[in-house]
Amino acid sequence: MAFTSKLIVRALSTSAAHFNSIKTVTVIGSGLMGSGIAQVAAASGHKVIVVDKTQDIINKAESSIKKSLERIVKKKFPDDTKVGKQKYLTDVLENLSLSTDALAAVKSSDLVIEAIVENLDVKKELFSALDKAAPEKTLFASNTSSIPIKEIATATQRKDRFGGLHFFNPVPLMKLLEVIRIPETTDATYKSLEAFGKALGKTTVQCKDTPGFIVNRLLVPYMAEAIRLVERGDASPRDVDTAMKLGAGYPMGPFELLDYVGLDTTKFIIDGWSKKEPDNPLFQPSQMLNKLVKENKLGMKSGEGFYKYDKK
Ligand SMILES: CCCCCCCC(=O)CC(=O)SCCNC(=O)CCNC(=O)[C@H](O)C(C)(C)COP(=O)(O)OP(=O)(O)OC[C@H]1O[C@@H](n2cnc3c(N)ncnc32)[C@H](O)[C@@H]1OP(=O)(O)O
Ligand SMILES: NC(=O)C1=CN([C@@H]2O[C@H](COP(=O)(O)OP(=O)(O)OC[C@H]3O[C@@H](n4cnc5c(N)ncnc54)[C@H](O)[C@@H]3O)[C@@H](O)[C@H]2O)C=CC1
Repeated sequence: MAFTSKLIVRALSTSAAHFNSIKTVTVIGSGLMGSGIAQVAAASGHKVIVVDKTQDIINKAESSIKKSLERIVKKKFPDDTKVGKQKYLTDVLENLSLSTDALAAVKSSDLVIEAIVENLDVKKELFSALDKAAPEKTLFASNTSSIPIKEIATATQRKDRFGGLHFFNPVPLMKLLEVIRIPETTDATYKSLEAFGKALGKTTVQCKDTPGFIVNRLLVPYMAEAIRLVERGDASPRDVDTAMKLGAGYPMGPFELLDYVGLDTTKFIIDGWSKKEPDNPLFQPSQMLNKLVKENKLGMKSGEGFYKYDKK
């Protein structure tokens, strides 16, 4: 009897330990999304390690986080002295550390958020290695835009502690977070991920592990249709953008948004979905997109996509 109740107490304390207990976070991938996620997690008081493949990439991420923080302090402390602004910056940056060693970084983390390239094999390889290195209590989440969470989770032995945390670009400004559960995700894990999202100041919505979740399931066909319209020669990217901003009230036109999210990521998504549903006319690969990606015109991040950008 005593043995059974000890077991029950242990089971309860394990799930309670998972609920709302996220204080330390490792973010893997320090590109557009990873740097934004790391920034908002650090700004909301979490201790964050952000990891990428090389020191050079990590240094670039650090400087883009600093730039974004500078824009935020301007708004947050409009009348404040330099001292208040400096303290905010110092506090956030103190919560952030940088690393190129993912396996060491996850050892002290309550939560690992993966934000690397949108490729199932690469994500699985990473999670398989992390699964062996991370403590048992550590929750895993992917920020994938389009890959089923259940397929990524197969690389681990912790499907019960696995979910999706889908952020939006730019992470410091976009208020939504989609929290995804797979059948194996426990309630404690789900609640913990949701509570983490709220602690970041995001509004969370729940969605099953369905292709594109909510936002991308609607957004990707819209963006792809905009490209098809231009491919047919019916209108220019500039006019489509003007039309959707002034005629439909969108903050960015589809081509501005495509350049903003990255044409390589968009291509990965469309190619992946068209492979799964080759007859779905909404997911047909685009020659125009393929050509731009082949030429390394990936959008704002490479200096050119549908439009040209000044490299800063
Ligand atoms: C085929 C499809 C493939 C999908 C691919 C996968 C994608 C996904 O999985 C999910 C996604 O993320 S989808 C993309 C979602 N994002 C959007 O739709 C963004 C749309 N754009 C906007 O909301 C605004 O233009 C936006 C909020 C960006 C900027 O606002 P404004 O237009 O008013 O422009 P600004 O005047 O430049 O900015 C307003 C204030 O915000 C500050 N700011 C901008 N960027 C910042 C950043 N990164 N960090 C910190 N602060 C920032 C800016 O300084 C400005 O401040 P104030 O001047 O003080 O007002
Ligand atoms: N771009 C967007 O607007 C959004 C993208 N996403 C998703 O977020 C993920 C990342 O996308 P982005 O940040 O746009 O890509 P990105 O290309 O800007 O950054 C990816 C980063 O991951 C790094 N990386 C790749 N393999 C790695 C590994 N094994 N270990 C450590 N780092 C590695 C790369 O060096 C790069 O810095 C993708 O799954 C994408 O679908 C989700 C929401 C919005």
